[in-house]
Amino acid sequence: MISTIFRYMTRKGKSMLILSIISFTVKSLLGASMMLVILDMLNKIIDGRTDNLHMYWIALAVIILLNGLFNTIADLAKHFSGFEIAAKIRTKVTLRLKQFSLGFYSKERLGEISTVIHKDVDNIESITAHMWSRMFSDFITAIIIGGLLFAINWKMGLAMISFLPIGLLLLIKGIKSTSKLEEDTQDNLADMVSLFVEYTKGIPLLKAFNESETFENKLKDSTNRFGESSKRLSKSIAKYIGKYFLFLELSFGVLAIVGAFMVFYGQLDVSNYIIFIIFSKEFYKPFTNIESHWLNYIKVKDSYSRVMAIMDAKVIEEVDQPKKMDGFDIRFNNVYFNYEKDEFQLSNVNLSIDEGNMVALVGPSGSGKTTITNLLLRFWDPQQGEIRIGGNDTREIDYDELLSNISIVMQNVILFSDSIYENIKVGKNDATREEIIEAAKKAEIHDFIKSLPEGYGTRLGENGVGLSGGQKQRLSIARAFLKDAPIVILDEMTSNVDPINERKIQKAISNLAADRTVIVIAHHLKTIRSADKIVVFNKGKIVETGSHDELLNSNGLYRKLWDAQKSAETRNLCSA
Ligand SMILES: Nc1ncnc2c1ncn2[C@@H]1O[C@H](COP(=O)(O)OP(=O)(O)OP(=O)(O)O)[C@@H](O)[C@H]1O
Repeated sequence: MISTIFRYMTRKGKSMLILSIISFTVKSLLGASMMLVILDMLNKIIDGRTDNLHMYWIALAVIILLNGLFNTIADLAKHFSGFEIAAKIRTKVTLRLKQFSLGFYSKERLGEISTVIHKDVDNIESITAHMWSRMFSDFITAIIIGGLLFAINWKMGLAMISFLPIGLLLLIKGIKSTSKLEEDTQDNLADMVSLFVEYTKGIPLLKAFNESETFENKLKDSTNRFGESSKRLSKSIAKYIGKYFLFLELSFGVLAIVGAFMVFYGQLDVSNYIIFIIFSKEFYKPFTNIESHWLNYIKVKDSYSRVMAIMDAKVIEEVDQPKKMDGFDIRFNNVYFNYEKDEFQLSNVNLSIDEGNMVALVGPSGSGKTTITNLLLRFWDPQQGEIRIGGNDTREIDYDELLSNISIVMQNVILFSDSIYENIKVGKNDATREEIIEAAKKAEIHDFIKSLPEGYGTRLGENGVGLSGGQKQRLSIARAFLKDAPIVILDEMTSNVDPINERKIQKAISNLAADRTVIVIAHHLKTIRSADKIVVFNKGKIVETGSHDELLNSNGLYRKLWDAQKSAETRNLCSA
């Protein structure tokens, strides 16, 4: 973990971390040398030699000044290295996110990504900045001081570390045996957090169905589970840490007793005995701080593995020599595909869409219509077969270029809590006001926007709260006009909208479809009667292809779907 994080640091960040470790080490050694100066001064005073005492004052003043100086340098350098690593990891994660296919973004992953950006990077930053510099400098200081103490008297040195190896072995055992408890605690925490998020999102629904209590009970159970596993983990850590400290104290006890005997038998003079007693504390410091290092390690280990899961996940591979897109006819050749965790299989799909044509994909729910568009956008790649646009395999086209040539009008329009103007501008970052208004006019939404008191400046709530489904879709069509891509994927709305909205949407869509290659995922068959080609899917296979009239005459699945929709409409009219 340390070496990976170190690899992610810029050269400046690494130098700053090393500078902070060196400065903290110098500061600790200065502290130790101050003790030596004081001891020497005391020896002199006890011996009655009080001449040149001012040299000690000067030495102490210099040490104090240097101490302050190195403390400041160490502090600044550690913060700098922490900010560096946080900024570097955040940038790397963000750049990486762009390279993933949509298959990566499952519901759980989205929660995980926001935890990584918000919490995990902060954890790694604070560990790098605050723990590592101290931890490394403490250990370096301990090695230097330990070496000096061994040089003064090796027997006392051995006494100082007498029980330390047993303590350390016990600690290692503790770290190993608590790792399962750590995992449980982290899993329970993750469950609890996602339940809370689900709860807050679903409050209106839960209230409507009078289900709040059931969910609250689930939350209570989850909170209790987390509390219990945290307690078990803390108990286990406390057990091992308690024993570990006992062995550390025993080492010090042995040092004090052995030293006293050696002084008694004249093998050690008193001042060296005092040096051992005082400086052994400095030597033990990194070992006594191990408890907080362990707890920090637990905290950062999980954060680190989440960051690494993103860094190591498979991305859409960049092509060395990407092909240019100069034609926009689409061909699916012998395509087979299945989602990782689903039985659904798209089998042997052969589909051709000529440039400038409108093709409608129809079929029962779950038959694979959306999957076709997911593959075209390379949100996933097929396991077998190929998809070509303008004669080029989509995998050989630069991904940014591929996406810039396709507009998507989804039925679940994603809108941001921002003005209507900014929401349309998503279609083209550098669009002028005139272009935005023009796009809104073509999408048949301009008049509605103008009728609002704040016009284009009207702020939308999260996901377009305040707009009807039809208005949201027209806003999304405006984005597509602005983007002006030659290929358009249109996911028709499943819910019925009022006739005026319906007419406006149809007009906006036929404006958009002119001179473009359009794939419509159709739910209302009457809207796609004029499509150049209708492709009927069933259970992941193409079962029929043709024009509306051809398909009606062939009396297949399309005819069944058509008749079913017709009779549903008649029923609705009668009941109205
Ligand atoms: N991200 C995914 N991961 C796993 N399975 C998925 C995923 N997306 C879709 N599926 C499954 O693939 C199958 C085909 O789904 P698809 O969305 O392509 O159907 P569809 O014809 O567009 O349906 P609908 O008309 O209801 O939108 C379904 O069984 C669905 O559960």
